[in-house]
Amino acid sequence: MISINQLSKKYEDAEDYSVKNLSLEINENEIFGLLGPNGAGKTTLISMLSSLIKPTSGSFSIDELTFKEHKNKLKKTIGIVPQEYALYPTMTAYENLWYFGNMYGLKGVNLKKDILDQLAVLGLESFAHKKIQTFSGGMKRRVNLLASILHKPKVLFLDEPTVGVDVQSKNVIIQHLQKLNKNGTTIIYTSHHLNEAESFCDRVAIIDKGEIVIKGTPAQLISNLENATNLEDVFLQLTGKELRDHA
Ligand SMILES: Nc1ncnc2c1ncn2[C@@H]1O[C@H](COP(=O)(O)OP(=O)(O)OP(=O)(O)O)[C@@H](O)[C@H]1O
Repeated sequence: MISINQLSKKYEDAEDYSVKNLSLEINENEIFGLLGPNGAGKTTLISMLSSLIKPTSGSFSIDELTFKEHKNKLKKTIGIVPQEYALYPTMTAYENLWYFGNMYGLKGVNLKKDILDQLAVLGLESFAHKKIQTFSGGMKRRVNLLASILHKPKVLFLDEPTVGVDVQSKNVIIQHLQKLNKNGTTIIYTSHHLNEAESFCDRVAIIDKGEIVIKGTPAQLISNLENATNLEDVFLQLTGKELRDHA
């Protein structure tokens, strides 16, 4: 489904590569987790795969399509849930979703019905016509997710979709993603929540300094390392305990 071949990114003003010669295959209908310390290169990788930034070298295809040759088709194939909220604060949830739906060519009564149905599924029915600036972090994250899936993408990229949200919102988001996956959506997500990733992902890759350190099912990774009882143990053993602050 997603084939990544020797992909690298070096930002213009940077000394080092943020992603280095990374190769990876992600299967159709998989939930794949990209895990790693701060600055490991997760956002950079997802941003390249969703065509937000250009790779320095290497290539990748999604559903056998490349951005070079099939830009418009690929834009409809994928959905992107960015780490920062991509919402207009002074517009209502409904107006935001209407705007994003229009961007994907959706309109009319079908879009209206879909927006209201989806808001209801994510527990936001009574907030449809309230301004985003009045929403809590968890409510914004739910609308942020909806904005990226109205066009029913086959592949969904999510950059820390549950960061900074309350437990209830996190639960609703994860359940909704599981439902989308059951209905055929391939999911690639980054997270710092290792417990969440352990139960949510079919496979994960731990990335550090732009390279894959290890990949496999959470159960494989845990059983292959001595003294590891969960994914956090694996993560700390492989990436170390020093802090990874970066500006
Ligand atoms: N626009 C940019 N220009 C220069 N360097 C950048 C830029 N964006 C990211 N970097 C650098 O690239 C490296 C990887 O950053 P990236 O944001 O991809 O990591 P990450 O794994 O997503 O981190 P986090 O978990 O903190 O979000 C870091 O060293 C970061 O400082």
